[in-house]
Amino acid sequence: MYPKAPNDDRESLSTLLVVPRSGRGVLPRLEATQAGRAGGVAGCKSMWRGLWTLAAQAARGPRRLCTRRSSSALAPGSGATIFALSSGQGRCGVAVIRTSGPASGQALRILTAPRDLPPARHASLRLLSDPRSGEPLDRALVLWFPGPKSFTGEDCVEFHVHGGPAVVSGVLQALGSVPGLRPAEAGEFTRRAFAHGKLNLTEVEGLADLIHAETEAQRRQALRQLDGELGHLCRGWAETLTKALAHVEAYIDFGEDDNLEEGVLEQADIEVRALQVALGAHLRDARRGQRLRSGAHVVVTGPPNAGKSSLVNLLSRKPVSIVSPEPGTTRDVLETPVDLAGFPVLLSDTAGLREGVGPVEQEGVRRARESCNFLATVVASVGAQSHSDSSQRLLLVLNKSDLLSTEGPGPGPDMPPHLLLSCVTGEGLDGLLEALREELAAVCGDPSTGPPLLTRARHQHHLQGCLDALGHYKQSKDLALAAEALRVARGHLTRLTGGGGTEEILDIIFRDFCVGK
Ligand SMILES: Nc1nc2c(c(=O)[nH]1)N(C=O)[C@@H](CNc1ccc(C(=O)N[C@@H](CCC(=O)O)C(=O)O)cc1)CN2
Repeated sequence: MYPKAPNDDRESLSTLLVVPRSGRGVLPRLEATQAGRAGGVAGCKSMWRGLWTLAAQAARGPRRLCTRRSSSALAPGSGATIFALSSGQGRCGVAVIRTSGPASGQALRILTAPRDLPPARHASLRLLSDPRSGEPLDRALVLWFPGPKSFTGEDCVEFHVHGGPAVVSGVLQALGSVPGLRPAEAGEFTRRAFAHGKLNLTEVEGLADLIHAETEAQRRQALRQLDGELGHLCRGWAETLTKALAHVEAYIDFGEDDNLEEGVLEQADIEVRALQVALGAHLRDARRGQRLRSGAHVVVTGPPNAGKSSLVNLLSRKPVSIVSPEPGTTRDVLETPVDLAGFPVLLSDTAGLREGVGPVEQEGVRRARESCNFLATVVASVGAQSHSDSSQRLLLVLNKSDLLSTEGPGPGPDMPPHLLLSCVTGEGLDGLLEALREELAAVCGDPSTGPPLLTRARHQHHLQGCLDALGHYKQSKDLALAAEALRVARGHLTRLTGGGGTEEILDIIFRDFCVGK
């Protein structure tokens, strides 16, 4: 609908540039807000860290909380039963403390003595006491999940306790005193779920993304991946390759045999070709899923007094920039993280004109100025824009539309597609947000529709590796080499979902998790 911007500089344009940005966490992290909300307790974080250390000490001697992970799927001491506060730090109504491992049932019995284990997977109200002193700690809901029907696949217990720091620390210390229990490391519950086959690697990544999701679009994408869509796709592709490989191997082994059906190799070729097309389509889209994780960059530029700062303030719903009728009020680039129509965006207000706006937009601005010179012309340039990512998209916005009734008629019929906006009355804002949503979906992908996106460079690497190997298959004159190429191709798909030789990847992925997850 909107023209793409060729690389050309011009003056008199206000632009919104939507570009991907590297790094995570466009919006301020929620932890900060929660800590702040917890009554502004000074040193709140250190208080919780202190509780944690106490629990660790109760588990027989202090431990390092951030130990380097071993390179196996399970962390060191994986036979142990782990426990952690899973509901996040800070005072809250209800806190969830959970355990995973063989001593979970015993821990529950000890803390709820003299009661027996409650019925599996049902919430039961129990008095929790410290086993060392008999001191009551809390009246809490407890849940008993005998393995393998649990999140981790092991015996698990959840204590839903009152969320006061003294209750939480009391229960953590009590658990630390139970033989066989130790505090969990970051991501250790999920790591166990992975090790016991409850989640594959793409699902683990989806879970990590879901915990970090700050906008609706990020949440949708993460949930789809956690639900296994990408993993399912890869498994289907791997099965196709297994079939193709079976055909080729059958031909190698029994090629001389008259009973072997004619055309098995042709069948393998057809399957490989279809797979090449599917992989190619996904690879072409690959960056969108990654951009959605890291966020886009919207840059507002334009001539002096076009209302750039007003627009930034309107979009961010807070006074980021100083607004003044005097031209040139904004002297530096001001950046603010915003949730724009569900997409994570870093919004920049710039002092001057932005370079790289093309002749189509310039012509639009010229015509707009000719037909109604009282409107402030803003070209909203929306699109992917990094050094290697040239698809920049633009939105032409005519600001100050509140002057239309008093100052004269609007732009003529030969104006290119544009949006009218008044930053003063807010009129046209919904239309602009919808247009931005469309453009951002083009840049970051729309996780509500279409096939699952590749959300990490790791996915792209393996799909490209698979595609390259399929290229070798096609070129192989020798059937043994062709079969080997298919095995390599399948290996990439297997590793994508976490099969075989992904230990070093696990370390990287689980670093993203917090304790208790
Ligand atoms: N209280 C609580 N809420 C939570 C979690 C949790 O662990 N505890 N979750 C934790 O992340 C998420 C939910 N995810 C979960 C995933 C699987 C199982 C589970 O018990 N799975 C069993 C049984 C499945 C079934 O009954 O259908 C299994 O897979 O065998 C539990 C929670 C979000 N909410």
